Amino acid sequence: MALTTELRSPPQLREVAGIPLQATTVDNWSQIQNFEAKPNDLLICTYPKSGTTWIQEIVDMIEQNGDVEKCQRAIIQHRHPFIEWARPPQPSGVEKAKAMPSPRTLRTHLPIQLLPPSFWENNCKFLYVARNAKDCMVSYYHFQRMNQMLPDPGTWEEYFESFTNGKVGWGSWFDHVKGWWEMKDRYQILFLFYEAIKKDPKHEIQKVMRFMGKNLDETVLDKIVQETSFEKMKENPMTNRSTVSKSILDQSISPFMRKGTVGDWKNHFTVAQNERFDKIYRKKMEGTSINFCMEL
Ligand SMILES: Nc1ncnc2c1ncn2[C@@H]1O[C@H](COP(=O)(O)O)[C@@H](OP(=O)(O)O)[C@H]1O
Ligand SMILES: CCc1ccc(OS(=O)(=O)O)cc1
Repeated sequence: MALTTELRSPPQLREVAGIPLQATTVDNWSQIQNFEAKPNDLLICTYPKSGTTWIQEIVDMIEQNGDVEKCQRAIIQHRHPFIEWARPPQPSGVEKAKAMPSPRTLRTHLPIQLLPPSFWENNCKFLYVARNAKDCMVSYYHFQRMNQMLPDPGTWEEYFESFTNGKVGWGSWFDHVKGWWEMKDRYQILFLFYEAIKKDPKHEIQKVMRFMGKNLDETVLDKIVQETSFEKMKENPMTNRSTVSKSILDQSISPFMRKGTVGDWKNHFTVAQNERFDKIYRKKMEGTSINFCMEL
Protein backbone atom coordinates (compact mmCIF):
# COMPACT_ATOMS: atom_id res chain seq x y z
CA MET A 1 0.00 0.00 0.00
CA ALA A 2 1.66 3.25 -1.14
CA LEU A 3 0.40 5.98 1.15
CA THR A 4 2.63 9.00 0.79
CA THR A 5 2.75 12.36 2.57
CA GLU A 6 4.00 15.75 1.51
CA LEU A 7 7.65 16.46 2.25
CA ARG A 8 8.28 18.57 5.34
CA SER A 9 11.44 19.61 7.16
CA PRO A 10 12.07 16.72 9.52
CA PRO A 11 11.83 17.33 13.25
CA GLN A 12 14.59 15.17 14.68
CA LEU A 13 14.34 12.55 17.36
CA ARG A 14 17.40 12.05 19.58
CA GLU A 15 18.23 9.01 21.64
CA VAL A 16 18.52 8.39 25.36
CA ALA A 17 20.01 4.96 26.04
CA GLY A 18 19.00 3.87 22.54
CA ILE A 19 15.40 5.13 22.79
CA PRO A 20 14.41 7.85 20.27
CA LEU A 21 12.70 10.76 22.00
CA GLN A 22 11.82 14.29 21.03
CA ALA A 23 14.90 16.53 21.06
CA THR A 24 13.28 18.92 23.57
CA THR A 25 12.66 16.00 25.93
CA VAL A 26 16.29 14.95 25.65
CA ASP A 27 17.40 18.55 26.37
CA ASN A 28 15.37 18.38 29.59
CA TRP A 29 16.47 14.89 30.54
CA SER A 30 18.08 15.56 33.93
CA GLN A 31 14.96 17.40 35.15
CA ILE A 32 12.82 14.43 34.01
CA GLN A 33 15.04 11.81 35.65
CA ASN A 34 15.13 13.76 38.91
CA PHE A 35 11.35 14.08 39.01
CA GLU A 36 10.07 13.56 42.55
CA ALA A 37 7.10 11.22 42.53
CA LYS A 38 4.81 11.06 45.60
CA PRO A 39 3.46 7.81 47.05
CA ASN A 40 -0.13 8.71 46.12
CA ASP A 41 0.62 9.56 42.49
CA LEU A 42 -1.22 7.55 39.84
CA LEU A 43 0.77 7.24 36.61
CA ILE A 44 -0.97 6.42 33.33
CA CYS A 45 1.54 4.58 31.15
CA THR A 46 1.19 3.68 27.48
CA TYR A 47 3.14 3.15 24.32
CA PRO A 48 1.96 5.95 21.93
CA LYS A 49 -1.37 5.37 20.19
CA SER A 50 -2.54 2.70 22.61
CA GLY A 51 -5.57 4.56 23.95
CA THR A 52 -3.90 7.08 26.26
CA THR A 53 -6.55 9.76 25.78
CA TRP A 54 -9.30 7.20 26.27
CA ILE A 55 -7.95 5.90 29.59
CA GLN A 56 -7.23 9.48 30.72
CA GLU A 57 -10.88 10.40 30.20
CA ILE A 58 -12.01 7.22 31.96
CA VAL A 59 -9.75 7.93 34.95
CA ASP A 60 -10.88 11.55 35.14
CA MET A 61 -14.56 10.57 34.93
CA ILE A 62 -13.98 8.13 37.81
CA GLU A 63 -12.08 10.74 39.83
CA GLN A 64 -14.91 13.24 39.25
CA ASN A 65 -17.58 10.65 40.18
CA GLY A 66 -19.06 10.81 36.68
CA ASP A 67 -19.51 14.59 36.68
CA VAL A 68 -19.21 15.52 32.99
CA GLU A 69 -18.98 19.25 33.66
CA LYS A 70 -15.97 18.79 35.93
CA CYS A 71 -14.26 16.82 33.16
CA GLN A 72 -14.90 19.78 30.85
CA ARG A 73 -12.72 22.01 33.08
CA ALA A 74 -9.72 21.72 30.73
CA ILE A 75 -8.48 19.94 27.65
CA ILE A 76 -7.27 16.44 28.41
CA GLN A 77 -3.60 17.32 27.74
CA HIS A 78 -3.78 19.81 30.65
CA ARG A 79 -5.55 17.58 33.17
CA HIS A 80 -2.78 15.01 33.57
CA PRO A 81 0.78 16.34 33.20
CA PHE A 82 2.85 14.44 30.62
CA ILE A 83 6.06 14.02 32.59
CA GLU A 84 8.53 13.88 29.69
CA TRP A 85 6.84 16.74 27.83
CA ALA A 86 9.09 19.70 27.12
CA ARG A 87 8.39 22.47 24.65
CA PRO A 88 9.95 25.74 25.82
CA PRO A 89 8.77 28.35 26.60
CA GLN A 90 5.71 26.37 27.76
CA PRO A 91 6.06 24.92 31.27
CA SER A 92 7.41 21.38 31.05
CA GLY A 93 5.48 18.32 32.19
CA VAL A 94 7.67 18.15 35.30
CA GLU A 95 6.91 21.79 36.14
CA LYS A 96 3.18 21.25 35.62
CA ALA A 97 3.24 18.16 37.84
CA LYS A 98 5.12 20.05 40.58
CA ALA A 99 2.48 22.78 40.53
CA MET A 100 -0.38 20.28 40.79
CA PRO A 101 -2.02 19.48 44.15
CA SER A 102 -2.05 15.85 45.32
CA PRO A 103 -3.40 13.31 44.69
CA ARG A 104 -1.95 13.67 41.20
CA THR A 105 -2.69 11.70 38.04
CA LEU A 106 0.21 11.93 35.62
CA ARG A 107 1.00 10.29 32.33
CA THR A 108 3.98 8.99 30.39
CA HIS A 109 4.99 6.99 27.31
CA LEU A 110 8.38 6.10 28.81
CA PRO A 111 9.59 2.49 28.82
CA ILE A 112 10.39 1.05 32.26
CA GLN A 113 14.15 1.62 32.02
CA LEU A 114 13.71 5.37 31.43
CA LEU A 115 11.07 6.02 34.08
CA PRO A 116 12.24 8.45 36.78
CA PRO A 117 13.38 6.12 39.62
CA SER A 118 11.27 7.92 42.26
CA PHE A 119 8.11 6.29 40.84
CA TRP A 120 9.49 2.85 41.75
CA GLU A 121 10.99 4.04 45.05
CA ASN A 122 7.62 5.45 46.16
CA ASN A 123 5.70 2.34 45.08
CA CYS A 124 3.26 4.48 43.08
CA LYS A 125 0.23 3.06 41.31
CA PHE A 126 0.65 2.51 37.57
CA LEU A 127 -2.10 2.01 35.05
CA TYR A 128 -0.70 0.51 31.84
CA VAL A 129 -2.78 0.18 28.66
CA ALA A 130 -1.44 -2.04 25.88
CA ARG A 131 -2.79 -2.22 22.33
CA ASN A 132 -2.04 -4.92 19.77
CA ALA A 133 1.06 -4.04 17.78
CA LYS A 134 -0.55 -4.04 14.34
CA ASP A 135 -3.33 -1.57 15.15
CA CYS A 136 -0.84 0.45 17.15
CA MET A 137 1.47 0.67 14.13
CA VAL A 138 -1.39 1.79 11.87
CA SER A 139 -2.55 4.41 14.35
CA TYR A 140 1.01 5.70 14.91
CA TYR A 141 1.59 5.90 11.14
CA HIS A 142 -1.45 8.13 10.63
CA PHE A 143 -0.52 10.15 13.72
CA GLN A 144 2.95 10.83 12.33
CA ARG A 145 1.40 11.92 9.05
CA MET A 146 -0.67 14.57 10.83
CA ASN A 147 1.67 15.51 13.71
CA GLN A 148 4.00 18.17 12.38
CA MET A 149 6.23 17.84 15.48
CA LEU A 150 7.18 14.28 14.63
CA PRO A 151 9.28 13.08 11.70
CA ASP A 152 7.45 12.38 8.45
CA PRO A 153 6.64 8.65 8.52
CA GLY A 154 7.39 8.16 4.80
CA THR A 155 5.39 5.55 2.92
CA TRP A 156 3.53 2.79 4.73
CA GLU A 157 6.21 0.35 3.56
CA GLU A 158 8.94 2.56 5.02
CA TYR A 159 7.01 3.00 8.24
CA PHE A 160 6.62 -0.76 8.60
CA GLU A 161 10.44 -0.95 8.79
CA SER A 162 10.79 2.00 11.19
CA PHE A 163 8.16 0.64 13.57
CA THR A 164 9.36 -2.96 13.62
CA ASN A 165 12.94 -1.73 14.18
CA GLY A 166 11.88 0.55 17.05
CA LYS A 167 13.02 3.63 15.11
CA VAL A 168 10.03 5.70 16.23
CA GLY A 169 9.39 7.99 19.18
CA TRP A 170 9.58 6.10 22.51
CA GLY A 171 11.28 3.16 20.84
CA SER A 172 10.27 -0.43 20.25
CA TRP A 173 6.65 -1.45 20.88
CA PHE A 174 7.92 -4.96 21.68
CA ASP A 175 10.36 -3.85 24.38
CA HIS A 176 7.89 -1.34 25.85
CA VAL A 177 5.07 -3.84 26.28
CA LYS A 178 7.34 -6.67 27.44
CA GLY A 179 9.04 -4.39 29.94
CA TRP A 180 5.82 -3.24 31.61
CA TRP A 181 4.29 -6.73 31.47
CA GLU A 182 7.29 -8.18 33.31
CA MET A 183 7.02 -5.50 36.02
CA LYS A 184 3.33 -6.00 36.62
CA ASP A 185 3.61 -8.46 39.51
CA ARG A 186 6.40 -6.60 41.26
CA TYR A 187 4.69 -3.23 41.59
CA GLN A 188 1.15 -1.87 41.85
CA ILE A 189 0.43 -2.11 38.12
CA LEU A 190 -3.03 -2.53 36.66
CA PHE A 191 -2.32 -3.90 33.17
CA LEU A 192 -5.18 -3.30 30.73
CA PHE A 193 -5.74 -4.01 27.05
CA TYR A 194 -7.30 -1.58 24.58
CA GLU A 195 -9.17 -4.47 22.97
CA ALA A 196 -10.68 -5.57 26.28
CA ILE A 197 -11.90 -2.04 27.02
CA LYS A 198 -13.46 -1.94 23.58
CA LYS A 199 -15.13 -5.33 24.09
CA ASP A 200 -16.49 -4.81 27.59
CA PRO A 201 -15.95 -1.20 28.68
CA LYS A 202 -18.04 -1.46 31.85
CA HIS A 203 -16.09 -4.45 33.15
CA GLU A 204 -12.72 -2.79 32.48
CA ILE A 205 -13.86 0.58 33.87
CA GLN A 206 -14.92 -1.24 37.04
CA LYS A 207 -11.39 -2.67 37.34
CA VAL A 208 -9.94 0.82 37.03
CA MET A 209 -12.40 2.15 39.60
CA ARG A 210 -11.42 -0.51 42.15
CA PHE A 211 -7.72 0.01 41.46
CA MET A 212 -8.24 3.72 42.17
CA GLY A 213 -9.93 2.84 45.46
CA LYS A 214 -13.29 4.23 44.36
CA ASN A 215 -16.78 2.80 44.55
CA LEU A 216 -19.32 4.21 42.11
CA ASP A 217 -22.83 2.92 41.59
CA GLU A 218 -24.11 1.26 38.43
CA THR A 219 -25.79 4.40 37.07
CA VAL A 220 -22.55 6.35 37.29
CA LEU A 221 -20.60 3.51 35.69
CA ASP A 222 -23.10 3.38 32.81
CA LYS A 223 -22.72 7.12 32.34
CA ILE A 224 -18.91 6.79 32.22
CA VAL A 225 -19.20 4.05 29.60
CA GLN A 226 -21.40 6.33 27.49
CA GLU A 227 -19.34 9.48 27.89
CA THR A 228 -16.07 7.74 27.06
CA SER A 229 -17.30 6.05 23.89
CA PHE A 230 -15.33 6.80 20.74
CA GLU A 231 -18.28 8.68 19.23
CA LYS A 232 -18.67 10.96 22.27
CA MET A 233 -14.95 11.60 22.63
CA LYS A 234 -14.61 12.37 18.92
CA GLU A 235 -17.20 15.14 19.29
CA ASN A 236 -15.82 16.42 22.60
CA PRO A 237 -13.49 19.44 22.10
CA MET A 238 -11.83 18.64 25.45
CA THR A 239 -10.64 15.27 24.13
CA ASN A 240 -10.51 15.48 20.32
CA ARG A 241 -7.49 17.86 20.06
CA SER A 242 -9.56 20.34 17.98
CA THR A 243 -8.08 23.18 20.05
CA VAL A 244 -4.52 22.32 18.94
CA SER A 245 -3.27 24.49 16.08
CA LYS A 246 -3.18 23.01 12.59
CA SER A 247 0.53 23.83 12.45
CA ILE A 248 1.03 21.14 15.12
CA LEU A 249 -1.76 18.62 14.52
CA ASP A 250 -3.15 18.81 11.00
CA GLN A 251 -6.45 16.99 11.36
CA SER A 252 -7.27 17.56 7.67
CA ILE A 253 -4.55 14.93 7.00
CA SER A 254 -5.89 12.46 9.56
CA PRO A 255 -8.16 13.12 12.55
CA PHE A 256 -6.74 12.55 16.06
CA MET A 257 -9.86 10.50 16.85
CA ARG A 258 -9.39 8.46 13.71
CA LYS A 259 -11.28 5.13 13.83
CA GLY A 260 -11.08 3.78 17.37
CA THR A 261 -11.49 0.17 16.27
CA VAL A 262 -9.81 -3.21 16.67
CA GLY A 263 -8.55 -4.80 13.45
CA ASP A 264 -7.99 -1.77 11.20
CA TRP A 265 -4.56 -3.32 10.53
CA LYS A 266 -6.32 -5.59 8.02
CA ASN A 267 -6.94 -2.54 5.84
CA HIS A 268 -3.22 -1.71 5.80
CA PHE A 269 -1.09 -4.84 6.02
CA THR A 270 -0.49 -6.79 2.82
CA VAL A 271 -0.51 -10.58 3.15
CA ALA A 272 3.29 -10.59 2.83
CA GLN A 273 3.69 -7.86 5.48
CA ASN A 274 1.39 -9.73 7.81
CA GLU A 275 3.38 -12.95 7.49
CA ARG A 276 6.64 -11.09 7.99
CA PHE A 277 5.28 -9.23 10.98
CA ASP A 278 4.02 -12.42 12.63
CA LYS A 279 7.49 -13.92 12.29
CA ILE A 280 9.16 -10.84 13.80
CA TYR A 281 6.55 -10.81 16.57
CA ARG A 282 7.15 -14.46 17.52
CA LYS A 283 10.88 -13.85 17.75
CA LYS A 284 10.72 -10.60 19.70
CA MET A 285 7.98 -11.73 22.08
CA GLU A 286 9.38 -15.23 22.65
CA GLY A 287 9.09 -16.28 26.27
CA THR A 288 6.42 -13.76 27.30
CA SER A 289 2.99 -14.90 28.44
CA ILE A 290 1.19 -11.85 27.08
CA ASN A 291 -1.65 -12.45 24.64
CA PHE A 292 -3.29 -9.91 22.37
CA CYS A 293 -6.65 -9.99 20.71
CA MET A 294 -6.29 -8.93 17.04
CA GLU A 295 -9.97 -8.65 16.13
CA LEU A 296 -13.28 -8.49 17.94
N1 LIG B 1 -13.03 6.46 23.34
C1 LIG B 1 -12.23 5.79 22.52
N2 LIG B 1 -12.56 4.54 22.13
C2 LIG B 1 -11.77 3.84 21.28
N3 LIG B 1 -10.62 4.32 20.77
C3 LIG B 1 -10.24 5.56 21.12
C4 LIG B 1 -11.02 6.36 22.01
N4 LIG B 1 -10.38 7.53 22.18
C5 LIG B 1 -9.28 7.49 21.42
N5 LIG B 1 -9.19 6.32 20.77
C6 LIG B 1 -8.18 5.87 19.79
O1 LIG B 1 -6.92 5.74 20.43
C7 LIG B 1 -5.89 6.06 19.49
C8 LIG B 1 -5.10 7.22 20.03
O2 LIG B 1 -4.34 6.78 21.12
P1 LIG B 1 -3.54 7.80 22.06
O3 LIG B 1 -4.56 8.56 22.85
O4 LIG B 1 -2.70 6.90 22.88
O5 LIG B 1 -2.79 8.72 21.17
C9 LIG B 1 -6.58 6.41 18.18
O6 LIG B 1 -6.70 5.17 17.48
P2 LIG B 1 -6.93 5.05 15.91
O7 LIG B 1 -5.88 5.88 15.26
O8 LIG B 1 -6.77 3.59 15.61
O9 LIG B 1 -8.30 5.52 15.63
C10 LIG B 1 -7.92 6.91 18.70
O10 LIG B 1 -8.95 6.93 17.74
C1 LIG C 1 4.47 17.20 19.67
C2 LIG C 1 4.84 15.82 19.40
C3 LIG C 1 4.08 14.83 20.20
C4 LIG C 1 3.26 15.19 21.19
C5 LIG C 1 2.60 14.25 21.90
C6 LIG C 1 2.78 12.94 21.60
O1 LIG C 1 2.16 11.99 22.27
S1 LIG C 1 0.64 12.05 22.53
O2 LIG C 1 -0.09 12.22 21.28
O3 LIG C 1 0.32 13.19 23.39
O4 LIG C 1 0.34 10.79 23.15
C7 LIG C 1 3.59 12.58 20.61
C8 LIG C 1 4.24 13.53 19.91
